[in-house]
Amino acid sequence: MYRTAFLDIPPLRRAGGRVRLPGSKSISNRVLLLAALCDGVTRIEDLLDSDDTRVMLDALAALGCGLERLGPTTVRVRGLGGRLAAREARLFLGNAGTAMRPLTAALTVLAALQGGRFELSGVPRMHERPIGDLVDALRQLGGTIEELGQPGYPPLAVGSPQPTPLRLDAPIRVRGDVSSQFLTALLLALPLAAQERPITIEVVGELISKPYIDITLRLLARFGVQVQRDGWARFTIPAGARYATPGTIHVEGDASSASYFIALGALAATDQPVTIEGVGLDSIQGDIAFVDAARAMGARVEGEPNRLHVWRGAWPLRALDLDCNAIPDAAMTLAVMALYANGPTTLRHIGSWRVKETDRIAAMATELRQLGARVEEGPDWLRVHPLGADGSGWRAAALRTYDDHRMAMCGSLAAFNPARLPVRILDPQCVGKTFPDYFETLWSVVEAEPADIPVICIDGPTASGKGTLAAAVAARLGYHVLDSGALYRVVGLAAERAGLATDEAALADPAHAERVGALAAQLPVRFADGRIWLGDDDVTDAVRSEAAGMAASRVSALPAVRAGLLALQRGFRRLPGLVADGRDMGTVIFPDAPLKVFLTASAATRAQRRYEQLISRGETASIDSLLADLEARDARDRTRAVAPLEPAQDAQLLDNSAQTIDASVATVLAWWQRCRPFGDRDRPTHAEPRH
Ligand SMILES: Nc1ncnc2c1ncn2[C@@H]1O[C@H](COP(=O)(O)OP(=O)(O)O)[C@@H](O)[C@H]1O
Ligand SMILES: Nc1ccn([C@H]2C[C@H](O)[C@@H](COP(=O)(O)OP(=O)(O)O)O2)c(=O)n1
Repeated sequence: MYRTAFLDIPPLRRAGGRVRLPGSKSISNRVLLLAALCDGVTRIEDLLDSDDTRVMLDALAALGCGLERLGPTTVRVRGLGGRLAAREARLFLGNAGTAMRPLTAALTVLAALQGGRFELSGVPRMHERPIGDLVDALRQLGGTIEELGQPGYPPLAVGSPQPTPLRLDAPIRVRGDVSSQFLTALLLALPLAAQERPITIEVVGELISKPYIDITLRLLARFGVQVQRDGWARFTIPAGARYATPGTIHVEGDASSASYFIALGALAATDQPVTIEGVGLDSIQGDIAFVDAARAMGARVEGEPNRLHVWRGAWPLRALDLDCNAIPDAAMTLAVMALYANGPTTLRHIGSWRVKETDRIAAMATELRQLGARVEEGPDWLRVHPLGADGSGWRAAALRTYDDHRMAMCGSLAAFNPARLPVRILDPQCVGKTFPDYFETLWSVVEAEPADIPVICIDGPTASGKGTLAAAVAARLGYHVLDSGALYRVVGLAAERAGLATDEAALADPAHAERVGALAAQLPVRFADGRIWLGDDDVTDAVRSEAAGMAASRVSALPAVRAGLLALQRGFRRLPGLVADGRDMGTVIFPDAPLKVFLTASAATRAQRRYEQLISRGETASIDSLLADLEARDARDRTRAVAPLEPAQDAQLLDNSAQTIDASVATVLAWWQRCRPFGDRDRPTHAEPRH
């Protein structure tokens, strides 16, 4: 997951390949609660591992439920069997509506039956998301609920130490036209109170997002409770209802998350399809109906059980006028696809967007306008006018995400713009709510022109701080790192291990030099988790010695070695970008890099830094000999015939002799910001720290 302040997505060209979706958020949190309420042990497979499921798991643990993680996406839950194990708890539920609403209902009912008091709170946005209709329904029922902040909003305290009677004889009325989660919450909670008599729930107003209620009913059935449904207005839980574990339950891939990859296929899979594993056309999730909408816009979609294949069909996409009531979450993806359509697209009946993670109608309109689009909005609709298929009208934008995962994922789809502009996603870690590895998954199925993938080159003499600066800049941008010096060090080591001497006299023999060059061209080197591997050997420490540095400097003067490592180095230019450090990154390897830094410091400063570095590693060193070695290495690197150490003509010079590491990083990031086309709209919008 990217925890950077922003993530720049280079312009993308093609899509194709296979993705596996994380588990559905809606199913995961319902199944977790059902498993916690029922009798017996439930093994849940393919559970979503994200912010929203983590808060649910933490809450269930605080309630005394037995949880055992069997793997990142497998958990074993020992249910409470309808009996409260803890009579008091404070539950922090982040911004997870799928945890807040059902837990409020379940704990109100259990506390009324058995006695207990629970506080439920979340992030500030959670405290702006209405829950009053559910509170009203639970109060009708006789539940005790105190609003600790604003009336009608979390935080809430539910229950009281002593049991209180529930009124179950009259139908319980709940509004269904703001959020279907209120009804879901009652449907999940009331079987706990239906031992003796049936309980009826009546929906007031037209029920929205019906497919989500369908998921709830299907999952209730898996846990042994068959609810009778009379249209979408009346639901009856039969007398004697009792939750029972299904043993093992598997969570489907998230159909809402599938929408981004379906869109990707529709936008850019012209050759091989985008294949999505984890949901198929038989999915129980309502958002699978997004496939119909995508087809109507022109996508070619073929489905199998548990799998979808998507290609580009009509192009440009066809404009739509669609009632999106049944696919509120996935419909956001249509709003971005609309930028690539042949006319204005209108999404209707999306009033629920206003009470989601953010006001999604306002947010979507604002951000699509940033991209250059004309957007009209109403209380429950949005109209998006397309941008030019010839690239006209598109703007490079820094998109705000409002702590809303879907805004970030939708925004990424703008990177297919024909104007070949990059897109900046602010606060990309908000995808952690449902799809922590969204961007990594995106990279695995898209391609950019190599020239569009940014590279920042940091060249300079030994111990000037290149590696330190490169790593820090890359961490701030979410970019890959190429430590090219390490490759020359590995060549030196590999040569010696292969019995090829690396002293100057030996390397002066052209046949010998060719052999070292051939070895460089076939180098089985790998960088993984901060370690360097030569074949199956971890050589991280071996290549860091001063002797290995000297050997690297000697072999690096050989043209055959430099040629042998060229393709390997260029191969590091991968999405979303690269920071490369060495001697010739800007002059030879990436001459088209948009930012080149030539980093220097006085020889004395560098010798002192190297000395401190060695001493801190517990090695012995003398400043005088380090200074002599360093000057000899500089001289050789500067004077060699091929790719000598020198600043590229367009390099920015940075002497950090008197600069701290942080100051060097800030300087380079400021230079980078100036090379980027985004302006300064780069502050994340949520002020409070994330949990
Ligand atoms: N601007 C700086 N100020 C002080 N020390 C620095 C600075 N940059 C790097 N260093 C220190 O100098 C040492 C050498 O840095 P390193 O990044 O390994 O250099 P290089 O990759 O150029 O050989 C490290 O111990 C690092 O912490
Ligand atoms: N792009 C590069 C990187 C390193 N080299 C050579 C020259 C250097 O003396 C050695 C070792 O490089 P490295 O960056 O690891 O050395 P320092 O950490 O700066 O001491 O490799 C090169 O020729 N071209």
